[in-house]
Amino acid sequence: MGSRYTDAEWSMFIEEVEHDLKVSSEPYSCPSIRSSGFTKTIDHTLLKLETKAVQIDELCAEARVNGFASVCVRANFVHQCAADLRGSGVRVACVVGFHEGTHDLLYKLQEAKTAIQSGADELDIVINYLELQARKYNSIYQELVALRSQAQHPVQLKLILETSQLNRSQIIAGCAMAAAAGFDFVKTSTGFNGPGATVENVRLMAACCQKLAEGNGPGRKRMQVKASGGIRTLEDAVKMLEAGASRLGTSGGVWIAREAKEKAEQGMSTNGAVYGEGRRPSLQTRLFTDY
Ligand SMILES: O=C[C@H](O)COP(=O)(O)O
Repeated sequence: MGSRYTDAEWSMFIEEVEHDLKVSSEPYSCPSIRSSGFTKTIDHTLLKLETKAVQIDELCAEARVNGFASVCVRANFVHQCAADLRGSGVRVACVVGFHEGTHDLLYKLQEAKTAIQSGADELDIVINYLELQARKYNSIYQELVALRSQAQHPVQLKLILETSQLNRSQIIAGCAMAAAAGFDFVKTSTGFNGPGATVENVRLMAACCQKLAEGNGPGRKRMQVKASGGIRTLEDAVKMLEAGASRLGTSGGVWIAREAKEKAEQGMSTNGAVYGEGRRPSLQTRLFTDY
């Protein structure tokens, strides 16, 4: 779908997606907490502005040891992460337009270019959700398409919708925009603006991804869902995976992996918390050193 489509035409397409959208309450199958596939769902995240280089080294070491999918950092740490993680199989994800999403296109393009040149494998890009609220669909689409051409495959693109700021229809519109522009994932939240991932929103996004892939509209590749923001426990993680997420963005990955390992060793169900020594980070905690 090109720029010849008006906002009104985009609206019609989005309404079609919303019409009869079936959101399943059945759990999706997800990797066993005993398997390496479980820790491979985690993007080990550290995005606080005051992050120090030594904390990034530790983040990367933890990602290697636990076999996480990626580390998710700001652009200034991508080069360091790429060096730390060379040969490990752990990918480097970089946020773009973080966390407001309202930066202009040239800024976002430059940030994306720098991140890729520094070694990023994945970009987590914040949508301009103010434009989404205002139904400026064509403007959003143009931005996403420009970013997709700047960051071509095999770089994976995730679109952060900031679901706490959106209603149901706006979340569906965000998924439709991402699919039309050829993104690989839709992601719930930055973790810095309102409540993070909810089961309800993850289910909705998973249903949208399925419907968009099956439909005749633009963007027929099946996108995946990344749940992020406020995921702190093994129980949170399993709930999000069962709701349809295949990737989890969390600054609590080490705790979640530890809890999974302990439960696997003790043969316990996922109900009933077993925590390791120390203090679990709170919902507000994004300080790596709080661990
Ligand atoms: O993208 C990931 C989020 O920023 C992580 O949020 P969190 O610090 O609440 O886990």
